[in-house]
Amino acid sequence: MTDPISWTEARETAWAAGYDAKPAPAELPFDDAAGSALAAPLVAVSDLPAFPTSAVDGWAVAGPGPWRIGGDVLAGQVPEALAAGAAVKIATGAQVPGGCEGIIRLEHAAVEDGFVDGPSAREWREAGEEARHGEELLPAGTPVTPPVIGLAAAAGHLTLPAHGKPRTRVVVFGDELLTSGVSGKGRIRDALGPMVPHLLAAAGADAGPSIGPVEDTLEAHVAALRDALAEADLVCTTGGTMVGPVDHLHAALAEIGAEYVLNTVAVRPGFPMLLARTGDGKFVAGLPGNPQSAVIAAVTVVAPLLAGLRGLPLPPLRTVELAEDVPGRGSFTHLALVDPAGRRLAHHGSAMLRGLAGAAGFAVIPPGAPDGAAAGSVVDLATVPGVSQ
Ligand SMILES: Nc1nc2c(c(=O)[nH]1)N[C@H]1C(S)=C(S)[C@@H](COP(=O)(O)OP(=O)(O)OC[C@H]3O[C@@H](n4cnc5c(N)ncnc54)[C@H](O)[C@@H]3O)O[C@H]1N2
Ligand code: MOO
Repeated sequence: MTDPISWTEARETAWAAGYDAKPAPAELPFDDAAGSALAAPLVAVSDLPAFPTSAVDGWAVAGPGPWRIGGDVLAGQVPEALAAGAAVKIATGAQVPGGCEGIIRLEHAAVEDGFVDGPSAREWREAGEEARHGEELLPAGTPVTPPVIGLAAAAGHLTLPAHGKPRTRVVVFGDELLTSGVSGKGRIRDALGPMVPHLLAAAGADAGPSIGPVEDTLEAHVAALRDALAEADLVCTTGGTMVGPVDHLHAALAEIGAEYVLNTVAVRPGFPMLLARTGDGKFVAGLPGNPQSAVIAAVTVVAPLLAGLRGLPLPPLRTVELAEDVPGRGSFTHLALVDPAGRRLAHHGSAMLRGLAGAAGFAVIPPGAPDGAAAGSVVDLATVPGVSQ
């Protein structure tokens, strides 16, 4: 086994591997572009608004009042120009007629004998007020968030130039695993098959359902890896990262000709995680079998890799103020479960999920701090994809 690389270097290495391998940008439907970054500036293909637009329900008027009522303008219609002394009823969002000099809000209008009167004002949005046709709205590199998709649609687009969603599959190893029923008699429920696809989807991937549990033989591992790689850009395996009697992952990777991008990380928990690349440029992330360690591998390696593949920067770390002392792990980074107030959680063993399920994320206690980090200190917080407390 090679020397483990530092946790910080593992994040950066996985991100850079993804960024170097990101697919060429393409014009993608919004659903596929969501979660990527704009590969070119977003430009308005019309004025915004494209025409003067009423901001209120009211009466559009021209010339001096009171005004003779002459019909309705609803949203979606192109109105005729108003003559002086005329009024038309206008809906919010409707095109303001030419010649209009003011709009009286419905609640301020007095209507009598076919005439309307009341205080009028320029209660409309001018054409081009938000953007001019051809104007750059957002620079290349902007993350494609839901508001960006809304703006793109409003500005006249049907697609966005972006890096497509990586297709991912999860392959679960372990003869001890049950996919239904309760644990007992040496068998336990598979916690990772149901969980990891949601982590991947939250990190921006197109995540198919999990495959497995795969039989604990080298042949079955190789076949499952090959099948999953045939339909995915990234395969996440769970379990089998160590060198136990039925841990076949490393041998299976050698068999398919994959090479390590990184193999083991100086972090506790999660040490035996790995990332490998196949000859045709696809990735295999090996998540350790202990469930919390698997999540740490997803946070450390998989989320940065996916960000890179989508043209996004390395996922930023947040910070948290520790409410209590947290020990270090010698020359390894310690990822310690904390709640939003910086308190450590009970049930934080690497085989457990109970603490993690209530956590804000992992406080990052750097290596080489013999006493760890003291209460009151502010440290990095690594968050889990899909968790936002
Ligand atoms: N001699 C050593 N043994 C172990 C070491 C070590 O340094 N020396 N490291 C431990 C650490 S740290 C971890 S993490 C695990 C990693 O093991 P594997 O990735 O090979 O995983 P397995 O052996 O297959 O399983 C470990 C553990 O996790 C349970 N498991 C596996 N898959 C699932 C799943 N889908 N859902 C729920 N639980 C799962 C499995 O039953 C085992 O209990 O190795 C340590 N050993
Ligand atoms: O990583 Mo094992 O990653 O400590 O449970």
